[in-house]
Amino acid sequence: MRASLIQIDVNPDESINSRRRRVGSLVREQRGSDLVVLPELWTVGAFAYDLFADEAETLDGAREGTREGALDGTTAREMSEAAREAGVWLHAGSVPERGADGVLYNTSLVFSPDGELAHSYRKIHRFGFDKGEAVLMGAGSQLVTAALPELTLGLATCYDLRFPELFRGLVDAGAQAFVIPAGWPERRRAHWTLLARARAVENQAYVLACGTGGTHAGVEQAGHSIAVDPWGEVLAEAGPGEEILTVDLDPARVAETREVFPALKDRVLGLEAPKR
Ligand SMILES: NC(=O)CCC(=O)C(=O)O
Repeated sequence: MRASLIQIDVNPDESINSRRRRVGSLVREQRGSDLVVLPELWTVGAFAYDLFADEAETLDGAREGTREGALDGTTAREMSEAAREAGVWLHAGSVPERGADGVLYNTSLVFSPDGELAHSYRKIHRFGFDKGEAVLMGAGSQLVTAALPELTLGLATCYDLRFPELFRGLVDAGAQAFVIPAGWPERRRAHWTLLARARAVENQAYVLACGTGGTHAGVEQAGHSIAVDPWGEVLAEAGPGEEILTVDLDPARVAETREVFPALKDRVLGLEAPKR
């Protein structure tokens, strides 16, 4: 199974419409890949908090499975078309979503090769502590897996990477590969690559972590999108700027790793708290 990670430069000197068109073309050029992955909040930039509300999209029609006018959001509509025209599974990164409850969410979208919104995932761990995304957006509460014909994906977004229990939950739900769109800052790049490899090793799963380049809202982005195999080997790693990584994934490699080194079977759950 071939996967392409499109690391996008997100700079304020390019309009959102122009970036959307440009990214649509890049997705269409990936015909021949099985899966294409985009970063977190690549239309606005993950740190451009003042754009979240204005650029928010609604997806509820799509969630309810209505076909007519189901994809209200511009990005969602354009990515649906790009997936269909390229004939690929498209993890379109995330968009600012306005839910039916009026709350904003950081929502990842997965389109099937016929352009249908097959899965969506609302980011569970919001970044910013007492500001930014953490106060502007609501938190998701639902783990999401996406069963592709070759491999089952577990979905996570950026800051989620720091929370290993989320990934264990995805493994328990059958995930063999984690897809992690991100807008990770250069300042903490060492954490990004370390944690991506750690999540692969501890869960014996592929990690496809796709970030942004450029600088937006004054935050320099790390780039360095990375694909890691279930043994923790780096299959490909990008530089700081716009770049496409293409890697081949083999479901048998997940099964083989879990069989020859069956550490996941040695998990001990429900440990007792220390005695006081
Ligand atoms: N957009 C994010 O979730 C940023 C996460 C981050 O900067 C970090 O975990 O460090």
